[in-house]
Amino acid sequence: MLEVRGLSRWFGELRVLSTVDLHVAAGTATAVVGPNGSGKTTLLRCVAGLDRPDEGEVRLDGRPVDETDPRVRAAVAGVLDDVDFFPDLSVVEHLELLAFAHGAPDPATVAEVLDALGLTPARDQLPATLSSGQRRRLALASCFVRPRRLLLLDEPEQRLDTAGRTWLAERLNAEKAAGRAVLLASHDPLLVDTVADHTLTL
Ligand SMILES: Nc1ncnc2c1ncn2[C@@H]1O[C@H](COP(=O)(O)OP(=O)(O)OP(=O)(O)O)[C@@H](O)[C@H]1O
Repeated sequence: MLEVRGLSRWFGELRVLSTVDLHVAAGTATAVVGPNGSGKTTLLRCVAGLDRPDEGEVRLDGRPVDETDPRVRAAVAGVLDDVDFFPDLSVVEHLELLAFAHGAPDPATVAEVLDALGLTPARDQLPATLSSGQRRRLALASCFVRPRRLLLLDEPEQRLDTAGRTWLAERLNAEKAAGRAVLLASHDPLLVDTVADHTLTL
């Protein structure tokens, strides 16, 4: 499904990524691991089309990834940077808006995801009133209320408590079982062990 070939990225004199090759098939997960500053976020941003590699290519279903392509936007769900929320929309309104925007306005799915992420008690709160872990949960929830074939997650375990991390591992394995592909960057060896079929070390 996802193919990365010979991807390199420089920032000035600093070569962050050097001819990276990567393949993520449907129903599998690949974890990108490595120390702080090794290029994990840069790689995921290039895959998402948010940054351009200096060399190499990223293909989804055989076509070059272009973030503005509606097929790419429909297929790829992700949490990459710190997510900006609309200040005046509640938790449930965010998820309903996102589901609606992607043509999947199913209240049962929104309710199920809220419940699974423990956000039901906070469903009517505005983002500014959420804890950092709840904001992270809302960002993750955004991926699961919309259609998706590839999940791109940059350190999805960040700020999650133990129960949240357990949920995340189970959810990602369920995504794989449903035939979806997962590319995640992570510093959590347990999450990587539980979910990843392949590991790329930068
Ligand atoms: N826009 C940019 N301009 C200049 N340098 C950058 C830019 N983005 C990233 N870098 C540099 O590229 C390197 C890789 O950064 P990146 O964020 O990809 O690392 P990472 O592996 O995700 O790190 P972490 O584990 O800390 O999240 C770092 O040295 C960083 O300073």
